[in-house]
Amino acid sequence: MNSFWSEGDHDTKAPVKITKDKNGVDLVTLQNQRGFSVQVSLHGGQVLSWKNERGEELLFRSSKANSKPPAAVRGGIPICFPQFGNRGCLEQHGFARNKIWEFENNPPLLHHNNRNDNAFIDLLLKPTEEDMRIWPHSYEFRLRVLLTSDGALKLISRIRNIGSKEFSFSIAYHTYFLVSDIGEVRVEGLETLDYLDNLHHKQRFTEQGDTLTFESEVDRVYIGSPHIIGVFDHEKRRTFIIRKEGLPDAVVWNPWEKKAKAITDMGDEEYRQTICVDGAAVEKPIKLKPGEEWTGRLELTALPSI
Ligand SMILES: O=P(O)(O)OC[C@H]1O[C@@H](O)[C@H](O)[C@@H](O)[C@@H]1O
Repeated sequence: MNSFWSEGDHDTKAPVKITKDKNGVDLVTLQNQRGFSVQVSLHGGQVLSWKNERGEELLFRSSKANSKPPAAVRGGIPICFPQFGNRGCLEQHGFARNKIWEFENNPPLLHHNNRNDNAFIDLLLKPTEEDMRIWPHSYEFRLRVLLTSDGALKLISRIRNIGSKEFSFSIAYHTYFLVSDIGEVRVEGLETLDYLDNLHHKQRFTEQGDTLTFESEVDRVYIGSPHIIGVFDHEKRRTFIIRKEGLPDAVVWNPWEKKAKAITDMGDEEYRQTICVDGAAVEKPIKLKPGEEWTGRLELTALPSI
């Protein structure tokens, strides 16, 4: 179990701990020398926690979250694949978040350019025969979850078509940022973009404001968003920077009061503590011919702001 890690400096191997949750599912904790940590579950390949050097949690997780498979945990970063939302005939957000992933000891070489990346885990999802009946495509979904020495969290997905016919998929890293209060948050980088509004039958609108603030339910897919998006939490004096590659869209979601009350695994007032901003490929599903592989990268950084 200790051969997943470390590249670069072998003398400063990052601590990695594998434990089991109360349902017997493996939980991996990555830690860096500065004390940042990330927790990933094999259930859904879902990041459940990301903490800074002071041990402060950066991701929201509902007090009512149900961690019993197959339901995905309400919070952290569930992965929506191969479908986003109800845009297809599969279950909401696809099945990947409900599956038990495996560890992968020796994944195909993955190049990334930051030599300071020092703790990571490689996970793999492959379809079972039963899965093939629901979505009849042969694929390998490799996920690397990586904590850099600076405390950034990286998620690198590689999806390969190992079958004999083309397929297409959508994907989103459904990131629940933990915020002081939704009224104190603004999102920058989406201004002037077109978005598909899930609250208006997925109709297309154009963002008018200079910056995005929140006063009611929001459920949008921003199309062709920039590679960098900022989530500013004025009260906490914290800024999340989202960097993405291969993920042209950005989903923004907050259920607000009425919908939060209807969500059984979310507290009535908890909508105030989170904003979902997801690096995603939704508007134009990604097509993979036999033998082709797609890579998508998400990098999250949390910085103190003035
Ligand atoms: O409750 P779920 O399946 O995790 O989905 C939460 C929300 O996820 C968002 O991304 C969707 O746009 C919303 O429509 C949906 O309600």
